[in-house]
Amino acid sequence: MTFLDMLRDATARNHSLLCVGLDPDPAKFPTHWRGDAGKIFDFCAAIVDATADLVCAFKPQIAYFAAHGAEGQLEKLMGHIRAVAPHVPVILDSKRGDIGSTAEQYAKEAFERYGADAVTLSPFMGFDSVTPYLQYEGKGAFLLCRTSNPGGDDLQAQTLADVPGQPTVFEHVARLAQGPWNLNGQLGLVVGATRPQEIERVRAVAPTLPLLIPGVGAQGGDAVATVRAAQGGPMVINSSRAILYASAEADFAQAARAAAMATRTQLNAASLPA
Ligand SMILES: O=C(O)c1cc(=O)[nH]c(=O)n1[C@@H]1O[C@H](COP(=O)(O)O)[C@@H](O)[C@H]1O
Repeated sequence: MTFLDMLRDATARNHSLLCVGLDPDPAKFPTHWRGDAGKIFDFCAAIVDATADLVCAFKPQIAYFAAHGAEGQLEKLMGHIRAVAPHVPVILDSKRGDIGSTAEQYAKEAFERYGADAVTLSPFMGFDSVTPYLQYEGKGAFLLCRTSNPGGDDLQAQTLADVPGQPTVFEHVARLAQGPWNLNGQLGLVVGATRPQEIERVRAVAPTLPLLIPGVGAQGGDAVATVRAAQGGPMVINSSRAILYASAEADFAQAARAAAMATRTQLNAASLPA
């Protein structure tokens, strides 16, 4: 089953556009585990168990594991997700981008070591930095396009005077991903929920691509405006901290479930015709 098939299936089965981001920060763990990096797997597994029927995807952020030497716990977590939620695709958020020979190693890490269904990539180094990921049949690759952070303006909003139509950098990335770079239909785009008008622009340029949209919840993105802007094609709307740390007490998993449920409801309500 391809990443896109899995995404379609999980979206329909769980009636959800919500992706729960797994960004485990031991400093924010519930009181009994606070500061203990040895509990990264236990914390994430509890979140997965509490939300698996509410999501269309999970997105572990690799830095939150690697920073603590917890890659083994990430491997164990990938196995756990497969066991308890085999129908839910996993997007490994690694934002890689390097020359082809090195990208081959990163692709192997994501798809063979961790068994991810999709990855996030920086397109900054160009097409040959993306192609090694496309060798893995059916796997997804989301290219950073219009990111949620304030510094996203520094490069992505610049105009490319020499490209026909003089698009912005992010429009150009969207155009390449929708067209010539999308050899086998594996590409998607990352666009921040903090910029609904630009999501609309990206959707116009890339009508069929899946959009991974972080920035609702802790970053304050407007969930309703986001869903409306992305409509017409597949979307995966990520929230991490607002769900993971809904409670700092022993009831953190129940609180995460309640927060995920509320966000799913909000997103579904927004996806009704305006
Ligand atoms: O690629 C991403 O997932 C990403 C792109 C982007 O533009 N902005 C962004 O916040 N992210 C990631 O999405 C998650 C957002 O987390 P919260 O702000 O806690 O919901 C983090 O894991 C970020 O690394």
